Amino acid sequence: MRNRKISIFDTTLRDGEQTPGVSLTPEQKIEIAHQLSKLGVDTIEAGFPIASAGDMESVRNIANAGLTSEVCGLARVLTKDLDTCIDAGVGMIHTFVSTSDIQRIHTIKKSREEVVEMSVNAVQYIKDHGMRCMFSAMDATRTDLDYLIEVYKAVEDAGCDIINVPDTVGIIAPSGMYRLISKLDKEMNIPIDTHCHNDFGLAVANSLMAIEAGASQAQVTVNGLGERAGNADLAETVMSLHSIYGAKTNINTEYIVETARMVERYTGVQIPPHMPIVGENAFAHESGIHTHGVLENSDTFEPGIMTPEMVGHTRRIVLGKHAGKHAVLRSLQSANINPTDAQLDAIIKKVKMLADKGKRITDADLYTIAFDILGRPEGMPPIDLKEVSVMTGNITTSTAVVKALFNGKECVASNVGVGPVDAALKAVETLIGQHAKVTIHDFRIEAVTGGSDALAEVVIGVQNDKGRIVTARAANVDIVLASVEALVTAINMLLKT
Ligand SMILES: CC(=O)SCCNC(=O)CCNC(=O)[C@H](O)C(C)(C)COP(=O)(O)OP(=O)(O)OC[C@H]1O[C@@H](n2cnc3c(N)ncnc32)[C@H](O)[C@@H]1OP(=O)(O)O
Ligand SMILES: CC(C)C(=O)C(=O)O
Repeated sequence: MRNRKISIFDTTLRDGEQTPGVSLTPEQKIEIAHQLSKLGVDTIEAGFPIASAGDMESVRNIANAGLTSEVCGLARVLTKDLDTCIDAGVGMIHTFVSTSDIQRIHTIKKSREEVVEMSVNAVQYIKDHGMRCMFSAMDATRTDLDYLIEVYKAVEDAGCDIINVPDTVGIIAPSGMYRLISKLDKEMNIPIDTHCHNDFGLAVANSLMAIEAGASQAQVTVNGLGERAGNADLAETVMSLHSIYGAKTNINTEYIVETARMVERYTGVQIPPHMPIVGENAFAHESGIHTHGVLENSDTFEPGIMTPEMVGHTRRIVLGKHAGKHAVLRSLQSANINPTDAQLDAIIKKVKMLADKGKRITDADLYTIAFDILGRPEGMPPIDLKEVSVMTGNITTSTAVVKALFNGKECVASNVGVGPVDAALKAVETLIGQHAKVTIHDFRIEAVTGGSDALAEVVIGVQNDKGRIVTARAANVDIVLASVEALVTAINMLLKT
């Protein structure tokens, strides 16, 4: 595998969009397509044009966007489907048909011979139109092997450029995938691609085994989106290929996290914090023993062969009940707080007491604990918030006005946003922008209690132009005020420490 070149076929905009509940607008799809092209995927499966007028428009827009990646459309082995892909102007058509008995008998209701004939006709139709052709034997891993080889050989003879081997219901074991692809690799003269589903959590493992056995391309989706439990995740597949196997792809890995976050935003499917590579915790450390090691040399408790910089992520040290003195001291020192050994012990004791109550420890919490023990720094906090007002509604652009004293001088700022919280936070950013360069790095809101009068807790992170991030929390029954208070606390701590 070392130095072998593997192609990446991204199907986020097709199988990824088949995630139950996900539906992307043509505008979102074109933006994601541009991002995938920047990321360096070889092929973008832009959609299934016969599915809807919107998908047809998206596939056409993406095909005409002048992207570096090749653009592909999906089609059943039906002339009407193939024609929509041709009309959309894609360079490649991915045509598919069920070959397993269970799907063939119960869905398309065709004989084995009819399936071969329909497949061959579809491939010839695509080639007659001068386009690249990929053929998928849907449910290949549950298809009788001799018949599967017969179908693949028939489409190869018809001029197909590449065959795809889908594990449509995610049931094959990695060893079985290795044997299947080894066999097909011996029988076929055209390249082999795989499309693995994650029903047993084996999609990435199966894709890697297929590649070990001779496949030269893998189908993946951003954040592992797709039907049911999803498809092989792009980040996991690519980084395993690069870092573990020493294989090569065209992926610019430093855009992996940026891409994952864009897809998270547009699909509304949140990335779990512990998701490999792109999750918030993928390079975060809380346990004292780990953080001590990582502060000395990050390879002690990270893979080393994959760093956060390689994928566009950042390493974070998180304080909580498992924190040790090295991590706490480093966090304090980064805010110019230098406790004695005895003061540090007292700070750690309080941090652990708070964490034992189930609290997440923000930087502002840590500094407040430290100031209680070491004494408060001289002077007032830079921002003293006086007034917040927001106007919102269905026929009004959400608009916020904030008034505050900044270092004792009165300032007023206003801004608009997509909703009242966004408008209020932007108004504070505008106000502070007149005095310091601070941006919101992350924002989380949770209802602590239930009901329409629930107490909302906001945790916010702000970053200065040197890349230093400070987190703070606030709770209020009014989500706008909770958000503004958390932001002002974080900015005050960032400017003051
Ligand atoms: C594993 C996969 O991900 S495959 C891709 C799955 N993706 C999707 O289905 C998303 C988009 N799909 C759609 O918008 C619709 O299902 C359409 C437009 C494709 C078809 O819609 P409808 O005509 O209303 O049919 P419906 O979806 O109910 O049933 C599927 C039909 O396609 C046929 N079919 C399914 N796969 C194939 C195939 N590969 N080749 C030929 N026919 C097929 C079925 O036999 C059935 O035909 P029938 O209506 O003659 O019984
Ligand atoms: C269209 C095919 C490749 C598919 O999505 C599947 O089999 O899961």
